[in-house]
Amino acid sequence: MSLALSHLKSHRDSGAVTDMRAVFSADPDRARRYTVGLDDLRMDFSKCAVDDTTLALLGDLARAADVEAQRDRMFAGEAINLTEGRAVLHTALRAGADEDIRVDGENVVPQVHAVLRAMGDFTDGVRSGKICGATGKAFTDVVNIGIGGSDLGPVMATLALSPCHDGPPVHFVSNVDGAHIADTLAGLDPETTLVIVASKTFTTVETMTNAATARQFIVEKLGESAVAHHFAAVSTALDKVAKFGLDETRVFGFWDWVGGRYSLWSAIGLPLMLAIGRDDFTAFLAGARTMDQHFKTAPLGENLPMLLGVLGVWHRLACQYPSRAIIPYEQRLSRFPAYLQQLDMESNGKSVGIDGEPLETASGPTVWGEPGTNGQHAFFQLLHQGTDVIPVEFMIAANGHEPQLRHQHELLIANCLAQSEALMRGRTREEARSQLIAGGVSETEADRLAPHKTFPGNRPSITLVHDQLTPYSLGRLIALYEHRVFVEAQIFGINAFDQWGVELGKELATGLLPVVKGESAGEGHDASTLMLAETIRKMRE
Ligand SMILES: O=P(O)(O)OC[C@H]1O[C@H](O)[C@H](O)[C@@H](O)[C@@H]1O
Repeated sequence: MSLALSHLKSHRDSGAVTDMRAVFSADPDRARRYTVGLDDLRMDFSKCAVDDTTLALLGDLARAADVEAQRDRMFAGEAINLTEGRAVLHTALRAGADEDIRVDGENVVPQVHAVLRAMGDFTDGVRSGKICGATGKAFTDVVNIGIGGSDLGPVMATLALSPCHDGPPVHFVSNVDGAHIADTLAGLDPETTLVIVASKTFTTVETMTNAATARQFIVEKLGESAVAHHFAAVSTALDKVAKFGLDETRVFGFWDWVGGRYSLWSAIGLPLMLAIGRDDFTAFLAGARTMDQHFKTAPLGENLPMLLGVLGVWHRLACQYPSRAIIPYEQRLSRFPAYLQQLDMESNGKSVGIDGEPLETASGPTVWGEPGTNGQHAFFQLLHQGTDVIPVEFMIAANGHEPQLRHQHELLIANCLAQSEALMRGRTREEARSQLIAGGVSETEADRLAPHKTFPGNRPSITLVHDQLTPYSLGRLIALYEHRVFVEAQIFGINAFDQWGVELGKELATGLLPVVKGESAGEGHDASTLMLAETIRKMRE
């Protein structure tokens, strides 16, 4: 364990804040001092059990992990993804056209903007009806077929920005479960359906299988020649796409220096662009670019991703909390927690350090969540009174998109603020008892019930507030979380940009398919797996 981390741990064990109510009373300026901002975005972390010493020690930890230098290496296009020998340049996808970012000596920004222009032209064509189906009818629906990074980002952002939709409805199919594509295609007409096959590698079995099903859907009604009209593809593996038989104007590339879970800004964002239009997509990129600039230049104590990262590390390494909850008070961000699960857990769910040695400390926490207020009526019981402490990250916009429902938005805001206050304040047993007595309950009954109505409090949360959910603010929010994951990874000492942990299951599934089909006895597989396969096979006879 590094010296900086052991200092942080001893501070947690002996010197850190334990009574949040007391620190708020002692320092009337606490909320202001522990809030940082960027444009209209505010991050209030004053309800975390930290003080100036904690922040100084977290700064030491970040410096000891060389986070700022690593950040600069990432932005400069160095091959910091060491296990795959690749640069990590999702930031180049939202760079201004005049920037110069080099990979192996070549400026990648012109290629990025060329693809953005091609996407924009295609989007304009589809939305205007100039680009149409094989029978000359305009597209009324878009189906994006992809999974993981080729699905979660576009799904999340398309839903988040529904007030900006002025293009055709976009549907998303990811699961290899035939139910997903069957239900999606059920209401659609092949003549007016555009299918995007999105896969970085163009080998992912779910996507290739669903693409074949969609192809059949088109070909059955319109014939083989319709494929070129009704399909587009997004990939880094242009050679593999070529086999699909598409016109090159329908193929949008990206590059191996874009990780799947960081690819929403690339051509993987095509379904989003089709839904919201190229201008709003440009604003979305601009929001991320603003966060990039901030992350690159703001001093550590004012830098949102740095602070969000070190607070995450504080909760994980010093406080040893196993998970964190992401609770957007914004129904349209309902897929944001799922998106962050891939971004965060696929990046930082590692137990081997960058040097190949087992980690001595924990790495990324479990990330989960649901929108508020829904979560309040489900799992918040555990957040308030459960035996585990789970830090919460709340998100709320000052303004909704339904001015006619002002009161509902005010209720939403009040609930968001109330939950973080309740987690922090708690309710002592004495307060619970007095309230019961004031409500007319006998003293004996109050004594019996008070423990159940007591809240421990001192449960940490961070609240992110912004003006409104727009393409710009969504881009900024996502980039904040991308960089936070980066900061944490540097301190954990891991490579955030590979994902070898998803491979073994894929390999075994390939081997088990013939067993499921009854074509192989499945030598080498364990008895439990074989028995399950056999049981299922019999049920299918
Ligand atoms: O875009 P694709 O190559 O089809 O990959 C889709 C997903 O598959 C893999 O399992 C990876 O774990 C993800 O990082 C990736 O986003």
